[in-house]
Amino acid sequence: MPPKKRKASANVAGAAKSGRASAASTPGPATPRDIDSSDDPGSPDEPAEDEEQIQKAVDRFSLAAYQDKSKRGPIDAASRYFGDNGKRDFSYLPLKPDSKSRPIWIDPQRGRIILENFSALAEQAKDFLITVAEPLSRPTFLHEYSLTPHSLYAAVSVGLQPQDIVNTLDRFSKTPLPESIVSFIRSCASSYGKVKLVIKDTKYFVESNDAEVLQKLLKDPVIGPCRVQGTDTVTSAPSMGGLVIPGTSNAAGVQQAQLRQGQQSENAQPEADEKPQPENPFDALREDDDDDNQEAVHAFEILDTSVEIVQKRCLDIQYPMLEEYDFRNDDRNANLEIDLRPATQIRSYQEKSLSKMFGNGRAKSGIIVLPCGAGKTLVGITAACTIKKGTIVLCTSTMSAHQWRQEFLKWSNIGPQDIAVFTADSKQKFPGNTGIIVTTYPMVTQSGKRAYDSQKMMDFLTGREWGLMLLDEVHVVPANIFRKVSHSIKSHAKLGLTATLLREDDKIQDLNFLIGPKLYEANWMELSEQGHIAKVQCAEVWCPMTTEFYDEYLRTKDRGLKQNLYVMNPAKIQACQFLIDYHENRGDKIIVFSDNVYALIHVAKALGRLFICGSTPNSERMDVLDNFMHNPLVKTVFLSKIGDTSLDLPEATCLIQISSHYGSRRQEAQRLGRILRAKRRSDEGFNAFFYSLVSKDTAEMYYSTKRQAFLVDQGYSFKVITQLAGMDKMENLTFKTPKDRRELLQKVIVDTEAKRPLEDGDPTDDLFYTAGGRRKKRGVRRTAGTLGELSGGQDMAYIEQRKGANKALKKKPGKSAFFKKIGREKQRMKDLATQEE
Ligand SMILES: Nc1ncnc2c1ncn2[C@@H]1O[C@H](COP(=O)(O)OP(=O)(O)OP(=O)(O)O)[C@@H](O)[C@H]1O
Repeated sequence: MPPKKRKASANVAGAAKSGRASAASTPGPATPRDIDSSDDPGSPDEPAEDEEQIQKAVDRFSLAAYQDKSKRGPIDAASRYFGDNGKRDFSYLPLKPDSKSRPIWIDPQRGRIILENFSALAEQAKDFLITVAEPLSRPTFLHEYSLTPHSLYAAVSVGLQPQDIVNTLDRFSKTPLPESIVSFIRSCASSYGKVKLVIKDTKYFVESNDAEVLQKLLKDPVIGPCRVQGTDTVTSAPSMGGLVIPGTSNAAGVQQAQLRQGQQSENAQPEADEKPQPENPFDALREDDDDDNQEAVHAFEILDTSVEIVQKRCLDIQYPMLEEYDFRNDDRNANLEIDLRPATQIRSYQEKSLSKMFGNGRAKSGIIVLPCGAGKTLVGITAACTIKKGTIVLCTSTMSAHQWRQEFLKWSNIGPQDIAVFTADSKQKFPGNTGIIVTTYPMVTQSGKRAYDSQKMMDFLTGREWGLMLLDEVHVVPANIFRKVSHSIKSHAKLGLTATLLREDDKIQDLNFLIGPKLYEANWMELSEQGHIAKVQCAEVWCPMTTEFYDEYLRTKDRGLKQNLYVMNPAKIQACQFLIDYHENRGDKIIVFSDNVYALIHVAKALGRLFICGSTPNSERMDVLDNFMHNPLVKTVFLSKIGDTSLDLPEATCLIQISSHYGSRRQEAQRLGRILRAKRRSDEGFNAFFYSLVSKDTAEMYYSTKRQAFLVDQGYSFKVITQLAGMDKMENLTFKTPKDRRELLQKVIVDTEAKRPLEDGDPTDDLFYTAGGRRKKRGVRRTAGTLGELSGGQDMAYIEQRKGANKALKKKPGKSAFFKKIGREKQRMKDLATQEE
């Protein structure tokens, strides 16, 4: 963070002399007026009193000026403490006179923004920053955001103009806005949002309210020929007026409910002429924006077959196309009878996320990021209730497809016959001319020959136009799957939902353009403070390796054995036993996670608890989970990684992780998500617990730190526990004697050499898969990549691929002649068999 130093205070003092430091020198909390007031030195409509001084300052903090050392502040003895050999020392930036009441610092080189979360204006600044920048880290006092081309693309997509962004940032900033930042925003945002892809009457139109931009596109050698001749139109843009998102305080049903309440309690009755005040300067900007929508809109039609070519070309020439659906003027597609049930009221953050989607009266495609258990399903359902057209929902597993259908029936008034599920076991359609289909990614992206009824169902899905496509858990699905989905199924608007948009393998950028920009990302800590998700105490328990195990760990070169040794460390098993005992006695229900199936089975058996892993039959899984939920005697269940997602156990209040997937931040977050929805979260003083057990002085410590990065950025802090008080006095503690530990060591060595199952060999990621031969033929699998990817060394959490990919990864790029021959031979045998049939 840029430190406040001598030079800065000199500026404040100087300004105070000129009578302009009132905000800085007046005690008491700042108000929004502090920022809006005309004595804002950065505001464009202020008196030009300090212009010269500011200009000088601006000159000094442009990137070029920074590189020109003569214009840079002196590097002093302390500068080297500010990173990169003093390059991150920004104390040369002059502070605005009232900088104390302004909440943000901006790094002129990298576009990083530091927010003082303790500032009186932090709430307003956060609302704005979440729209224009990517949140990187949001712990208690200081938040870090980054301005990126994608974040600016997202900002433009919700209706902000580059000048709005510059002005508002400047208002919040403690220093005048660096020129490098101003030009970055202008250059990124000026072309973004200019071009839209709109479907009208099932025809694709390229639309812009800037005729010059459209001319430029038409002259482009790639885009020009894609235009359908004689289709150019000029219309006026629709206004936001009249659009009400159901379930919000504006929705008619809710207003009536409030009125009824008001009649009962006079205090609760809102003033008839009371006008909602804009929450902050940013809101005021957005309100103004709505007026601008009345401009003329120019458009030309393109062929369906050229959509991707045009999309790609627009991206290449820096005019990414926003997808918008003017659903209120779509008379061609039948309206769906659907609304939220009168009692359903969406929460403020759900409303905020949806207002980003429907900000200008149309449905914008994009991604909404909410923590696990925060109610993404209801956000999707409300979007469907707003658009009221045919909807297709894509989920990661059969179980969640059925859950989605249940949730639709629970929260909305959709007729049960109008919502159907398309999975391997169910191929229903809706009887009317519109409705909802819930399906899974593998069902619609499967290649190869399909069964007759599946093919018929696919023809049904691809042969019609959908109003909305809801994409659940977008982070796990590779870009090529999305490409396939959006090619085969035509939908006007796409809404991606996820809790952890973690994917630094570049595929995240593909999502940005294949689905749309990130429209909203909620703050985990805020939601937990408000009681929407559980408060969690996180701890990392350091378990010293026992002497026998550590000797072997240091001696062996076998990575597999090393891993088994730190996972099966007897001290870790003892810690697990102690924690289970402690929390069971407190009345908690506990999930113990272990990726390592060998450890899962052995530890669960050693501690006499139930377990579920990939090879557990479906009926047994259901039994175990049923007992866990309803049987007071079953307080603990051991789960392999198949329980990371798709698992709704609101009874669980404590998690213990004994082995995990290397440095996977996403797995850590998903696992934490299992207790965020704890039923008891609203109880007074309730806390859920998340323990990660790591063997001290082993590679596991490194992975553990890496895994926690995402949660730490969300504001969680991990306490380190080096000793569990009272553990050594525990009766029946396992592996207490050296003899027991030596025996365990021998067993681990022998089993590792004999290659007993170490990882969960089951290919399914669906906890509720159908056991049997057919399972192998369908579905995506969660599988490992190269070792570097696995270790999280490339910041990759999981790759979700089709089954053959794992083998392919292990192979060298070119397939050897031998394997090619075997492949050909197999194919020949298959063909022969088919002919004989
Ligand atoms: N507005 C609301 N009012 C009441 N309950 C709600 C609301 N929104 C969500 N919930 C409840 O919160 C719980 C979690 O919702 P949901 O399953 O949609 O979470 P999620 O974000 O999809 O979680 P995950 O990422 O773990 O799948 C559900 O029990 C749901 O009924």
